[in-house]
Amino acid sequence: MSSSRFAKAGDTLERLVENSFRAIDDGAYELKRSVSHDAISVKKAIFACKHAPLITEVKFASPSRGKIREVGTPAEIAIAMEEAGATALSILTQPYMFDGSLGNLLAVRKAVSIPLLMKDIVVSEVQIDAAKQAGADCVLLIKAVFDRDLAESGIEKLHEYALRRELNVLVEAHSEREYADCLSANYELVGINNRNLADLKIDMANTERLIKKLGKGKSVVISESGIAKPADIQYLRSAGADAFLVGTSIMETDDIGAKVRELYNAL
Ligand SMILES: O=C(O)c1ccccc1NCC(=O)[C@H](O)[C@H](O)COP(=O)(O)O
Repeated sequence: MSSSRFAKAGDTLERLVENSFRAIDDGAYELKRSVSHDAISVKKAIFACKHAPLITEVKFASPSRGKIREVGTPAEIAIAMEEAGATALSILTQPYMFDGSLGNLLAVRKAVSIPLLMKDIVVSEVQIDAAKQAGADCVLLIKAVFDRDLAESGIEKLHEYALRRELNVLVEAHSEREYADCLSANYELVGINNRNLADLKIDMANTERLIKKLGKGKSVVISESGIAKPADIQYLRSAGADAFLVGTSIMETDDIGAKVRELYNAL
């Protein structure tokens, strides 16, 4: 895409959405290879976990931190995470600002057998098709993207499309309004992001506030972002979170396996 989709420069979310459309236009989701993989239930994997259910993230860079890690291939890191007890993995596939790729997802799929979340700013069916082709089990839909009408179609259309492709869907909320809508829609997997995507600030009490006010309905609730130590996991579990999505604090350590084990044994 040669010019901005948005009238002004836009905030972080608009820039992320812009990058997704750019990646689609650049052919980043056109895979030459594909894998045949029957999606595993993320919900079942979470409830089968004996300690802290962790979705650990393979994330080499981010808008909030810049470059996070230089060492290790995605497959090596994923194997260390799986061996240390991770319930599922989140693989960044957004090429701009996160240094991710579909190639990373494909490489990890061949290396591990636990469920994989394609972590991207999904705005189009094209990305969902690519997730399936690359062996993902789950895709992410960020509620704010759809509430602000930034995607190619509405959330229900993309949610249905992903379910028809036999993928799990994690719907991410940050505000009370977004979370309330997720509960009303009865989404199976709901993420509460502790990071505000408008200013990138972390507030871990967001998970506690939303669950205390609105409960969890029938959803499995995953607390996301800013989690760094066992006490964070213990606090978020006491607040009601069923599982925990952790990226930066693991990716920035020398010993990935030791860090995942430390968090896994928090419960
Ligand atoms: O991580 C960022 O800076 C970021 C900025 C804008 C949109 C999304 C972003 N991250 C995606 C995530 O949801 C996190 O990678 C995930 O929750 C893990 O967070 P953390 O443990 O804080 O790396």
